[in-house]
Amino acid sequence: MVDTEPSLTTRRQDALLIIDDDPASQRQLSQILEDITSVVSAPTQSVATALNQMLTSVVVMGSSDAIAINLIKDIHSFAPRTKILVVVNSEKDAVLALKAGATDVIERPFSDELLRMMVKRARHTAKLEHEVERLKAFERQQQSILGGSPPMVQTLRMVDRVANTEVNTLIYGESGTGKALLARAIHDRSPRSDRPFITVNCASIPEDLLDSELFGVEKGNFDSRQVKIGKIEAAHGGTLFLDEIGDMPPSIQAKILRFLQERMVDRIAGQRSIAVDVKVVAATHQDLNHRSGDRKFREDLIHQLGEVTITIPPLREREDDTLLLAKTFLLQFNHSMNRKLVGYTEDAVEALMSYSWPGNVRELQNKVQSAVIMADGTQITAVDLALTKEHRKDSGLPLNLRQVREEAERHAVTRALARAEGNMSQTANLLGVSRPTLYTLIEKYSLQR
Ligand SMILES: Nc1ncnc2c1ncn2[C@@H]1O[C@H](COP(=O)(O)OP(=O)(O)OP(=O)(O)O)[C@@H](O)[C@H]1O
Repeated sequence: MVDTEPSLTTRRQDALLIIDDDPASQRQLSQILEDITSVVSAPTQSVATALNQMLTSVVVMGSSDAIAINLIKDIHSFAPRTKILVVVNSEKDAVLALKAGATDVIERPFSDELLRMMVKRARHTAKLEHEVERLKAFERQQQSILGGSPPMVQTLRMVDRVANTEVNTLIYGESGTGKALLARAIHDRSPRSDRPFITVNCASIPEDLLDSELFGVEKGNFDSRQVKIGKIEAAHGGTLFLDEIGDMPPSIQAKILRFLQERMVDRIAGQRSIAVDVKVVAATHQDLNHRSGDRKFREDLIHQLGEVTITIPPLREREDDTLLLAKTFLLQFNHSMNRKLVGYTEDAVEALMSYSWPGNVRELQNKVQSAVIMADGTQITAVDLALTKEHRKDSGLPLNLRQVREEAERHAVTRALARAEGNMSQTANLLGVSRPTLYTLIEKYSLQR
């Protein structure tokens, strides 16, 4: 039986997909494999739809003709980790299938038991790869986003909450503040983490290409249809990250809005609408409300995308993070460049803290990288960092004397903590206060030790 409409159960569980245009062969394969797993069968022309609608780690192809061989590449471009087993009639076909990317082949006539064993092994490999991916994502999540300042802690709390819901999320932040990193973290911390995370940069793709890139295209006639799957479909089950959304052309804004409302994709020149399940995260450095006032961005799309909005504060507003990031980047570049620099001189810390970081974390990362290359001594100096005077942040000092005193106090404690590498006795000595007073100050300014 040809079953191109998988049930809800097969959409959630890992079902085996059998692709075969010959009903007798399809029946035979189903009967053999139904003993070990749930099976969905589809003819070659419905493969994209079937893959779109179900979770499948293993595909069995009942034929190795030219259409089947081409399909191997298509399946891998859509779902690269899928294991594909091909039933072949000759050694020559076996070579062609393996060259095209098949995981394994089995030659007719074959024993039922051998086919079952191959499918079990392929499923096992897929499961292990999936586990490795999950662990890598976990590792990325552990390492990637650094930040202990109160605004960043607040931001990370929102990431965790948003990750566990299906709401569309809009991330605002200046260039280099970590919007792409945050979008990835939302995916990695979500139940969708083992499914695709697909990024589309709306600013870097011309309007006509962006349309097909997002929605896909169908070409040719009924007998030989070529399908280019769009990024929205490719993100099925996972997360679609629309970066630089503020630059999305109005015609595409209208299509994206329709997609967000209906959750259906219409490929260009396609025959019908396809249901797609994606979590949408968008990011921009632009003020969308301002752009909507200028009629460059649809107001209804702002609301639709920003069911939750997260704003990442610029680095100049998170002084504590500057040193934490600078130290961590130093460790990372020490490691990757095989250097053994032990930290920052006091004038370097002063320079880091009094710079306004117009390029935010990306700029800090680049400055530390070049300082690690340039440094002659054992520590990085202000000269190694080469921060221009033009972007010193001194104009923003408050006038109110109590605020000025508090700001100076906070600044001094942060510097002393950095200089003493978090050692509390040394920090207290440097500041000329007792340890209990130091603890009070750390508490008062919510500082990281
Ligand atoms: N909190 C952070 N912890 C560690 N690394 C960070 C952090 N924030 C940003 N980075 C690093 O800074 C660089 C820039 O980050 P990212 O590309 O996410 O910024 P962005 O806001 O998307 O920038 P743009 O708007 O220019 O595309 C990346 O290398 C990223 O890994």
